[in-house]
Amino acid sequence: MPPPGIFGDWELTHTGGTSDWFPVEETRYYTNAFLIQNAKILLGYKKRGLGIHKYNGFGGKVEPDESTVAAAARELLEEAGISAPLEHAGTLLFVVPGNKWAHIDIFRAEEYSGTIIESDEMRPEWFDASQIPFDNMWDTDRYWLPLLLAKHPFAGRADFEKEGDSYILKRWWIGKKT
Ligand SMILES: Nc1ncnc2c1[nH]c(=O)n2[C@H]1C[C@H](O)[C@@H](COP(=O)(O)OP(=O)(O)OP(=O)(O)O)O1
Repeated sequence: MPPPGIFGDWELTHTGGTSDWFPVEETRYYTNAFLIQNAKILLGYKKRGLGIHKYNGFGGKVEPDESTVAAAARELLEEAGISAPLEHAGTLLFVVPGNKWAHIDIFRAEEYSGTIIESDEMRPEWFDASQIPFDNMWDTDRYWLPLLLAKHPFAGRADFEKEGDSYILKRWWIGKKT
């Protein structure tokens, strides 16, 4: 059965951890967008803020009165200088006690227009799909990124505890569309 906060019918692909699911907090909405082309994926090396020094997709907070897809397109342009026909790929819930729940809509695209540029937040870099730097990404990315690459809709939740500047993964659940 999916954890609290994940709705709908999903087939479990990965789960683990031993702590209880952390309790409900207010939710904040984010986006994350990935470009996939010629068996390569465009990631950004985060230069500041949450997730600094990790590779991730391009994204950020959804502004009030903004749709998630509009927010994802705006963040992709701001952080990597490009526009793309984004398709919704999955939804993730990241939970840290004492913080708002991070509800992240994940998007993918296989084409783009414009020139990829480095921004003050992200340094874009192409990776072969067989050489994704999972050891330098958020811990659960290794479980759902293969579903994104395979165009298989997914949902998941990951609960972390903050220790100093690190986020320690405590419990996770990832499922794919049945
Ligand atoms: N655990 C967790 N919490 C929140 N956000 C994330 C994670 N894991 C993630 O992968 N992410 C993603 C979601 C977003 O794409 C970014 C975080 O966005 P952030 O850089 O804080 O938002 P911006 O709106 O770009 O920030 P500022 O411009 O205000 O600095 O990480």
